[in-house]
Amino acid sequence: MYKLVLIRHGESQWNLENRFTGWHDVDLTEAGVVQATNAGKLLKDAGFEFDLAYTSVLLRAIKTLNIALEEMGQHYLPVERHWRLNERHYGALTGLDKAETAEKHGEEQVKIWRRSFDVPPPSVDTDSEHFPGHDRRYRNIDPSILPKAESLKLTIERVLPYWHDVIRPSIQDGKQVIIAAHGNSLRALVKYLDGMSEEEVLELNIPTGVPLVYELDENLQPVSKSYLGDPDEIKKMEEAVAKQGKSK
Ligand SMILES: O=C(O)[C@@H](CO)OP(=O)(O)O
Repeated sequence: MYKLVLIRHGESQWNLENRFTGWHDVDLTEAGVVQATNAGKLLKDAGFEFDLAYTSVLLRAIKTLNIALEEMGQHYLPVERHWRLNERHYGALTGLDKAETAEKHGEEQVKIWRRSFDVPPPSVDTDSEHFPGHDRRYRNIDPSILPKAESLKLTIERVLPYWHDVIRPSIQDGKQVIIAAHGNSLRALVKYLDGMSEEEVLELNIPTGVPLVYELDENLQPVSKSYLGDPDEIKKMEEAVAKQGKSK
């Protein structure tokens, strides 16, 4: 039996402002730092001793991981950061207010953009500031595979190779792993691990800064899954994420 911990970053500045974020690199809020610290406490109290950590190349996930590991006294662990764990790229919606976008285009359209399986948001052009090809951290990646907008389906297609090639072998090698990532890159992984249908994943909303613990059998099939923390509080947080796409 293996254990795997997934954690979405703590609240970010653009979560607080209710703006589509995607690959835009925002920091945690003070509340986000508190969430990351609490996640570290919960993981420590549950007795987790990690060998290896994976995260994206975005500050909010890297910082959440660092804060949680420091809280656990495990700040010395090897960390691999990879763009394939980044948030789903929100294309031309990046930076827009979610509620204002719902007022303008309707809540149904915003739900399709946020949660449908295979409808990507409108794309950015390569001359947009939100096209990753202008960012030094992606300089070694073939620009033709850098996203201009991603649906969940496209996000799954770029997250899963990293899971299969890198993370999965390390778990099967006996390493205790934690992955700190993002709402939609984690929805991609959870859909895959749980074998969720396209309809089921539509209603999956992952709260910020709450550790999600999987027990996996030898074939990495989930045996159990549970969040650490107060179930009522977590339910409220999931509902709040779902509501972000409602008009005011
Ligand atoms: O804006 C984003 O990048 C994501 C996560 O914060 O939002 P949503 O939940 O709307 O997909």
